[in-house]
Amino acid sequence: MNASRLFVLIPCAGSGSRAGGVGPKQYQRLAGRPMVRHTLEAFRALAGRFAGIAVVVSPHDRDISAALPLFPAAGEHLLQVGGATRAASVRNGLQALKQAAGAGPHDWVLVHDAARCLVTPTQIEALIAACEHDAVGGLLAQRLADTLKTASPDGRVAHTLTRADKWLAQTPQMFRIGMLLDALERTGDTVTDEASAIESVGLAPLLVPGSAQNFKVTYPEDFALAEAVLQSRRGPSP
Ligand SMILES: Nc1ccn([C@@H]2O[C@H](COP(=O)(O)OP(=O)(O)OP(=O)(O)O)[C@@H](O)[C@H]2O)c(=O)n1
Ligand SMILES: C[C@](O)(CO)[C@H](O)COP(=O)(O)O
Repeated sequence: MNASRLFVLIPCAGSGSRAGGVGPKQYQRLAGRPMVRHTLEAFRALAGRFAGIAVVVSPHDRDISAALPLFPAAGEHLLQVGGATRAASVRNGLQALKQAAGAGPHDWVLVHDAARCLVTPTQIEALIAACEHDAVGGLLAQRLADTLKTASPDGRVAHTLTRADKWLAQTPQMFRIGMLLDALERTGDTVTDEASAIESVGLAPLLVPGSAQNFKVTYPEDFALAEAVLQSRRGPSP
């Protein structure tokens, strides 16, 4: 049997309603480039590892060609099949990836949010190394640095939870394409990440330590933080 291949799927079909701003957040500029270009470049830096890199956009998207002028290059795919939820965009994207790139059920896919534009090639490599011989697959995730509370309806603290066993789920999340598609078809739009779909069929994804810098740009204040991190990675000007 052929060795399993690795594919990348970047859901990029959200509207960014919590971020405010004009247009979807993944096209807003950070450190001189649209956000999704930073995201794509982290995977392009490892292009030799991947059999294909796909970006899922809305069928109504009018911004992607300006944001990624040289996309799709060889081995890259633009999938205009985004849905009403992230789960639908990933599900539709995986189906389209099978058609467009001949991805098979035993191949792996790394699903990564366009809005997590600070992911690094080193973090992606760490996830692959941890998961490629695992029976289930896994995700980058981060331990909690803060004390965790539950709230009552009146806005007061109900309980303080033990945080030692809690993790924040990040992306990429890496699973076999067939297993993930089956799980997502069962869960429909109820899940907010791939790991939840896999968990719902009784499997336990591997938690692979990520980085606090791999945060999802979600709220207006996240843009300045993302910009600062990206600028700091460029180093001092000559
Ligand atoms: N229908 C959707 C919704 C989200 N996404 C993508 O999934 C990632 C994570 O979603 P999130 O940060 O929640 O983005 P939005 O849905 O755009 O944000 P909001 O919930 O604030 O509207 C983003 O890269 C987003 O573009 C997608 O492909 N299709
Ligand atoms: C996939 C994800 O980024 C993991 O934390 C997150 O669940 C996306 O959630 P959202 O509801 O699309 O913000």
